[in-house]
Amino acid sequence: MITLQNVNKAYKEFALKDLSFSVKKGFITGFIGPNGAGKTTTIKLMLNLLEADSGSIKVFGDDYSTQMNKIKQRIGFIYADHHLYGHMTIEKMKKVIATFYTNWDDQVFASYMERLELPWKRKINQLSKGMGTKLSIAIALSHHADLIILDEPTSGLDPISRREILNLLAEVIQDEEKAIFFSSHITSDLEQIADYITFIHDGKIVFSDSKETITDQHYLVRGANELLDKDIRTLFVQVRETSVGFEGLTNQAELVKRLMGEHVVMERASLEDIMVYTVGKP
Ligand SMILES: Nc1ncnc2c1ncn2[C@@H]1O[C@H](COP(=O)(O)OP(=O)(O)OP(=O)(O)O)[C@@H](O)[C@H]1O
Repeated sequence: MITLQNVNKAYKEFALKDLSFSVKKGFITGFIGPNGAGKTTTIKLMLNLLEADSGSIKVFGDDYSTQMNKIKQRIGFIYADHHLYGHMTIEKMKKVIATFYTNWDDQVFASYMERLELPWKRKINQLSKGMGTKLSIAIALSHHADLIILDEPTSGLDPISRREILNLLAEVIQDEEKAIFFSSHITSDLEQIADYITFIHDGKIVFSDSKETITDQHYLVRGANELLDKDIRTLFVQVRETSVGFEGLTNQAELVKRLMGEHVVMERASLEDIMVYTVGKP
């Protein structure tokens, strides 16, 4: 659906370096990374809201440079900039946005309005944060887009609304014809519904793989400090040592099991563990 190859983008004090990954049809890909890792910048590049310094971004096999309109029609994304429409009611805003999309579907939009309990007559700048997010999602899903890109769709939402949004996304992906890419800090959300995970840290992709592969490879390992010689340390992404022993994250679970299985305790790492240990502040 979308493939980035060796994409670079530099700001004065930050750079995305050599990003390569793809978002697959029929699946939900979660995009995780700490604050300032480059998630929003990557998403802006994917939406052609920013131009890369080098590298290639292909969407549905096409380039923005020649097929901009065709591509944009097939992408649904969160409308982050509500300010433009702040003075309008949802009803009015819908009319404006509907004109952008040849496949806009009033019925689908109305059904999301009802399901998400959004008020047609309320002005955009009078919506709560949660309502604004839900409205963005309703818009993103109402023009039969094939690729849905969401930047932090669940942040700032209460647990009930978050679950509502996750269930909605899980339903949308059922038909296997679409792809969803969404960034989040809330790793438990991604653990729940993502099929693939792309992890970015300091402008670089740490990994981009299926959730099963990632959770099969990553284990938390606990044992006595004496076990940690120079070679063993290379098996760990990061190790935290205390007077009572060490805890480390490995991304080579099989090898660790084979070499030290009898002497250590191993448990599957959560996405949060993986993120915290990889960033280096366990
Ligand atoms: N227009 C810009 N000019 C210069 N630097 C920028 C610009 N936009 C973002 N940055 C910098 O790029 C880095 C990455 O920002 P980005 O918003 O992509 O991170 P993020 O992973 O989405 O973070 P968060 O989770 O906090 O939203 C940050 O250091 C930010 O200050």
